[in-house]
Amino acid sequence: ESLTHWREINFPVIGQYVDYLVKEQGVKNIFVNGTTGEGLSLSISERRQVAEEWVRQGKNKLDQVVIHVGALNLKESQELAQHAAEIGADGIAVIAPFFFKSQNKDALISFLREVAAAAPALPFYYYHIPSLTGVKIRAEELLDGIQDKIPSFQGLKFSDTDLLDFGQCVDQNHQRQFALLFGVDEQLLSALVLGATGAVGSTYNYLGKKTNQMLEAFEQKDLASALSYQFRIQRFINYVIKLGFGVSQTKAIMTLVSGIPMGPPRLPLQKATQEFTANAEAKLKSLNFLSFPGLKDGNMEACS
Ligand SMILES: CC(=O)N[C@@H]([C@@H](O)[C@H](O)[C@H](O)CO)[C@@H](O)CC(=O)C(=O)O
Repeated sequence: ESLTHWREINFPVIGQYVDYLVKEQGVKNIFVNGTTGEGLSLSISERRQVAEEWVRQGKNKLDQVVIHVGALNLKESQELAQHAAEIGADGIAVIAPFFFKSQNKDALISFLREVAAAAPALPFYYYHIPSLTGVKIRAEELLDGIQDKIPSFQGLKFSDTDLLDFGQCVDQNHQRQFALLFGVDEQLLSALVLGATGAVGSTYNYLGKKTNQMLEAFEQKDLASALSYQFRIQRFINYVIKLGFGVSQTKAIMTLVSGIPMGPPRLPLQKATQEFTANAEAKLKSLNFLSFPGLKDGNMEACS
């Protein structure tokens, strides 16, 4: 495949994938056009079409479809927010702009407020992912008083390993009015102990049922079992991280496990190597992660 090839989006795959996630992975909440879905590598028109297809296919099958509408310019972000409302999405999420970066909390909130105002009836989530945006404003600071500025504020998608920051978000959420969704899959159990209300992550696309087992054990206060599930998940993630793990590799694993072709990533990302996929497959097999016993659904979102 040539490096300049611009792969078109394979829309029929979305319907197939909805069924797969619900039936095979026990995942009923979807976070669309985020990191895993390469939302920032799509044109605005493509982002609109992808969102429409997820909402259309998810109707009566999924509990929630949340659309990431963050962009480098406010106008496009507002357009996408408005569009999400028009098509009947269940919520919107926004990352911090990452070329010209907000220098402080107030500047960032001003940007987020303008986006939220374009779809005032939709629950609004701030997508905190400092490793990719480079915006390191702490989430606990941002949360403080945010509802006065953004009335539709619903919560955080917290994709960072700073558990002090996350814990302090939970601590100030006294009335439990916000959803605090954790996004570092290998640390989910620690975040649950601190009070995470849900999880959003890339590995739930193929380890959804395994993670549901951990959630169930945690709910039943069986910490020893929960820990054993978390360690098994960690063994896989730790292994692939050492091989070089990112969105491209996630796509290869999603294809491998689901049998649904996810296609290669877009430039500047490059396709995972066959060697990576073979090694990942062997590891999944050795951990017995390629079989799916029937289990209940959990409060998790896969990212697409
Ligand atoms: C940086 C990154 O991609 N983080 C992932 C995690 O699920 C991550 O892949 C996983 O914890 C393995 O490290 C998610 O937080 C991203 C995500 O939710 C998304 O696709 O928007």
